Amino acid sequence: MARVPVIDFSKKGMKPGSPEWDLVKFQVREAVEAYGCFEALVDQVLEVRQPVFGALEQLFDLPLQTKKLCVSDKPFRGYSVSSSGLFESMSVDDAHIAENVERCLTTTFWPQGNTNLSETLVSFIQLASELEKTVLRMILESFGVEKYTDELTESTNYQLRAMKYGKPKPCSDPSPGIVAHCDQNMMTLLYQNEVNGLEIENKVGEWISIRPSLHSFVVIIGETLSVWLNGALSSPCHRVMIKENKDRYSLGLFARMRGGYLAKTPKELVDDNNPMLFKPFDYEEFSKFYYTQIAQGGAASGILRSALKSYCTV
Ligand SMILES: O=C(O)CCC(=O)C(=O)O
Ligand SMILES: [Fe+2]
Repeated sequence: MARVPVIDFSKKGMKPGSPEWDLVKFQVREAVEAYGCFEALVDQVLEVRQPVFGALEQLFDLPLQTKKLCVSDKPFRGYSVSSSGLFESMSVDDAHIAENVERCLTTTFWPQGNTNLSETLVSFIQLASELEKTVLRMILESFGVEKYTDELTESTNYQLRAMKYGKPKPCSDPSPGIVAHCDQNMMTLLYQNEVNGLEIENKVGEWISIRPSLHSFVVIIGETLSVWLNGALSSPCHRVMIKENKDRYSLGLFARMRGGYLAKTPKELVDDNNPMLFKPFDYEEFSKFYYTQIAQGGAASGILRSALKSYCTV
């Protein structure tokens, strides 16, 4: 069965410039070139695995009225539940700031606090965001544009999204927990419980089932990175099909450019033979456009796959 590449990030002493780093960097470049996606093995995540999924169960087991207290005025932030009631999510913006996680996911629900839960999620975010920075630096190095790493990293906002896909109703067909889409952000890191369902579309349109091991993050390249690289690398379309008779929990860390930052393809990647394909854009402005299109029923017209590219094509 086809599997996306699995790359080991657990090696000690993997510093930029070391032979270990360069080897992993080479594997990352090959994987993102071929699939826009790979599994990243990070041993340390095993230390938080049980508490992380314990925390997600605790959150989603709360009464609906309580969950609805996790609110926000922006689309896809706060608590949301699908019309079938089977897919639920809770999102926190700027999740690398521990107080935000505490405020949105802990003190809102447990006014007296729930230190175990918030500390678990904060350690998880720490691990995942470190991995994101490492992968980004490797990709930029592989294109010879590593001098932009700090600028991009400093302009990144991390959204944490906790997701629950309830088990399908008896005798129903596999349900698309999330329909096919490409992530429009910079990079997504996913971590799931033992229930599979994530599928990635490869370059010839076949769906590959992702069956991550207990210590793998699934790393997905988003459209923002593809646009920033002047169309190099593509963001893979993916979906979640729920077939098992168990609840699936996943946590996503979505790295994206902050509002007010103009993402612009670096001049090093543009020349007479490679003209600039995309106009500079502000991700927050784009997001407003994107969610408006979705609210107006645009999802059916393919916007879920190529929104950012259509938005900023020259
Ligand atoms: O739950 C998953 O594994 C995938 C979620 C996803 O693709 C998304 O939220 O964009
Ligand atoms: Fe996604």
